[in-house]
Amino acid sequence: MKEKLAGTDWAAVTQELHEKGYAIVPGALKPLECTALTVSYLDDTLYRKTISMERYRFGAGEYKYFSYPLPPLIQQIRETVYPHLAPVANSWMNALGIERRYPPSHAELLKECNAAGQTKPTVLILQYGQGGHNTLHQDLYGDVFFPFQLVLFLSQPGQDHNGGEFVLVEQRPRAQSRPVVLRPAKGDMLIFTTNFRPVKGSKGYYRVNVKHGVSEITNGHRYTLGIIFHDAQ
Ligand SMILES: O=C(O)CCC(=O)C(=O)O
Ligand SMILES: [Fe+2]
Repeated sequence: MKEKLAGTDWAAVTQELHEKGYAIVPGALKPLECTALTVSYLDDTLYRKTISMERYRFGAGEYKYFSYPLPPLIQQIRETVYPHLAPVANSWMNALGIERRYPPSHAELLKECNAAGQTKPTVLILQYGQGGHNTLHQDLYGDVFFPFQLVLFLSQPGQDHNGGEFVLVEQRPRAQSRPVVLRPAKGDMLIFTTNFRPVKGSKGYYRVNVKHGVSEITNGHRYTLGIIFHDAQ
């Protein structure tokens, strides 16, 4: 994972984020790393809370929030990816005329979260079986939020499961919403907008709200690792 992230063309990723609000880093995790994470779903010493998605009407499936300290692989991804995204986040806030600026390191972002009373880890692992899905949502856990998050795909579509596409919906002002459907491979890392992104119009940039979700898993099992950079209240 480390070598893969160090070898990533972050300038190209930055350009894609500006153009589309999301980018895929193919093969960020090795198949064995995906398997180890999937197996660790059952190790309840790693998690602070288990959520049944049906119970909260979030969809169908289950997810678990990790406790601190995070497993080293996950901690490294959070720390390594964040500094590449903070400058993009800052230029977005600038384009939209919002004063908020994000610090250069993830440790400093967590200090800001803690000062606002957000101290619980938000990293989660999700598991869906046949009929599973995730309704459109945004992962905001308090006033402090970082405008990008990651999903690492731990299962292979067409092999481990069918269906279960990753869906982004862009809500444009005074226009109908625009869907984007993605089918990343096992090991891929998706970077996408958590809350809103700037889109250039004739009178400067305007704000487009982005939600994400997962379409129905028609058969098999689908696992994902969600890395959110801000902490929760
Ligand atoms: O399972 C997925 O692809 C989506 C997970 C998700 O909503 C998240 O990580 O925030
Ligand atoms: Fe989410």
